[in-house]
Amino acid sequence: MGLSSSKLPSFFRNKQIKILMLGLDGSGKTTLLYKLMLNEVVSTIATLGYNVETIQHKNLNLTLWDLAGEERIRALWRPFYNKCSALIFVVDSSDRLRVEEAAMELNKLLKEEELKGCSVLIFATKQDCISPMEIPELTDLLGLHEVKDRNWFIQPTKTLEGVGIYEGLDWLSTKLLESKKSKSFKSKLKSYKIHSN
Ligand SMILES: Nc1nc2c(ncn2[C@@H]2O[C@H](COP(=O)(O)OP(=O)(O)OP(=O)(O)O)[C@@H](O)[C@H]2O)c(=O)[nH]1
Ligand SMILES: [Mg+2]
Repeated sequence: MGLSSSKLPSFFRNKQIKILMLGLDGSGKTTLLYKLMLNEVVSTIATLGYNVETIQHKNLNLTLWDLAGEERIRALWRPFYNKCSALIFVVDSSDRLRVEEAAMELNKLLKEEELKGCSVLIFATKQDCISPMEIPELTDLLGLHEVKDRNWFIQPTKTLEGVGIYEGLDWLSTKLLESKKSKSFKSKLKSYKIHSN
């Protein structure tokens, strides 16, 4: 189903696309990263710094930066925002007590100048747990209906079983391709205008 690499715009071949994976501690970022990378459920401990891995999806080289979510470490996220093309925000669907905190963090990220224009994929993990929050409820609680300045998509996942992960990545890859094609078109148009003046 994927695009063959010869059909990709030239600047996409071999290009590393930086994607940040953010969310509260324990939401499931590292589990998701290694499920994608190795197709295995690894046993995790709380991340202290970050993990970074590159995967290929739809012929795109996606470099995934999984940053530690613990509260005192969240202040250190900002230096990673530079040249970020998209965000993956991970929220634990089984944790009603912390969904407000997750919404606050997501809201802060959406106000960051360096992240303006980044599409946001929200992975609602732990859908296999007992009575998880469903997607319409999570969409409300995270305030997603108010997000009008970028593309966003919320994808339910059962990471341990590998359910939902690739559907989310498919959406993100499509948005990355659309945004790069439109940037390339705008820059070609600009250079055409300069040369024709
Ligand atoms: N049942 C269930 N457990 C999950 C799922 N995803 C992750 N977990 C578990 O949640 C726990 C925390 O996962 P991590 O991936 O370490 O969380 P994290 O977001 O990287 O946490 P920090 O590194 O502290 O920021 C682990 O015990 C995982 O096995 C899921 O979809 N379902
Ligand atoms: Mg982690």
